[in-house]
Amino acid sequence: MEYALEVKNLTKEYKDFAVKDISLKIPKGSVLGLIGENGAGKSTFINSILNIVKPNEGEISILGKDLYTYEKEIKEEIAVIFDRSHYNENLKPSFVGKMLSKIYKNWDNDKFYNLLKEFNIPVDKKIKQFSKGMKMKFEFACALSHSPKFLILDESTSGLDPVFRDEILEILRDFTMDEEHTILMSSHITSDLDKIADYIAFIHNGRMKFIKTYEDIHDNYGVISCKKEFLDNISKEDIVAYKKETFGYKVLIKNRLEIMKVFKDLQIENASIEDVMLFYIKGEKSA
Ligand SMILES: Nc1ncnc2c1ncn2[C@@H]1O[C@H](COP(=O)(O)OP(=O)(O)OP(=O)(O)O)[C@@H](O)[C@H]1O
Repeated sequence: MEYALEVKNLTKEYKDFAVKDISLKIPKGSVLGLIGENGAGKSTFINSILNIVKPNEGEISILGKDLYTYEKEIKEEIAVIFDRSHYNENLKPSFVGKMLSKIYKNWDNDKFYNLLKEFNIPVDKKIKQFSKGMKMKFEFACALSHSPKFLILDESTSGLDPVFRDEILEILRDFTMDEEHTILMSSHITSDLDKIADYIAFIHNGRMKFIKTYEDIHDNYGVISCKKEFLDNISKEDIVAYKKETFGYKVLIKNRLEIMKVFKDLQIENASIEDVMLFYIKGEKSA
């Protein structure tokens, strides 16, 4: 299998916080959603793989090339969108387009103008006069116009309304239609990841809590509401975590199919990414 990103034992230590020993691989052509609460270390991880931050340890390879040896070539092939504008806001899209055409070998001016049209972005208006959503759409137009193979998004859809986000998700889906285009996307809006992610990586307190296929989460995890007596009957290995509620317990279970075989009438809800994240962070674990 070929990978867009391979990270081995990445560690970045700050005075009061560390991202520790993170390893992950993203197969080409897939979407990896990076989740974790505020301050978990997602941006530190993303900044490390972009060489914005220097890790203390670790190996990073992007599109099959070592980051530190081939940084310039790699940066031609990737695009990054943060939750803020990259460009001087006194500039107009027409000028930014000219500037980027000189920076990127693969710049496609027709694609750029088509995307601006599709997103209703005025070509000759200063970026500072755009709404937040327009600014983000402009970022996407710039990012996609140099035909990157690997798109890295750090909370870049979080400020957008549901209609804009849906349009962007559609664009991202098209982007990964072939096996050559890959996305790493950190987002607090886990319902967006439910729509497009193939893999979910969960960072908690600077550690990788898990990396799983979306299919695994969808097929094997579930949420049940039950009384204490029922909770005691479920095998401890199948309980990921539970929360006490006013009238009983909510339990995140794995091995859903096995549990359904034993408790035939049991109602098990699908677990969303948000459920999984909240139970792992806030739930209690059986002893
Ligand atoms: N340059 C820095 N110097 C010292 N500490 C830093 C620096 N950058 C980040 N940190 C610390 O690293 C921790 C993780 O921050 P990071 O931005 O990676 O988290 P995050 O998961 O992206 O959070 P959020 O979802 O809120 O954006 C925080 O405690 C932050 O204060």
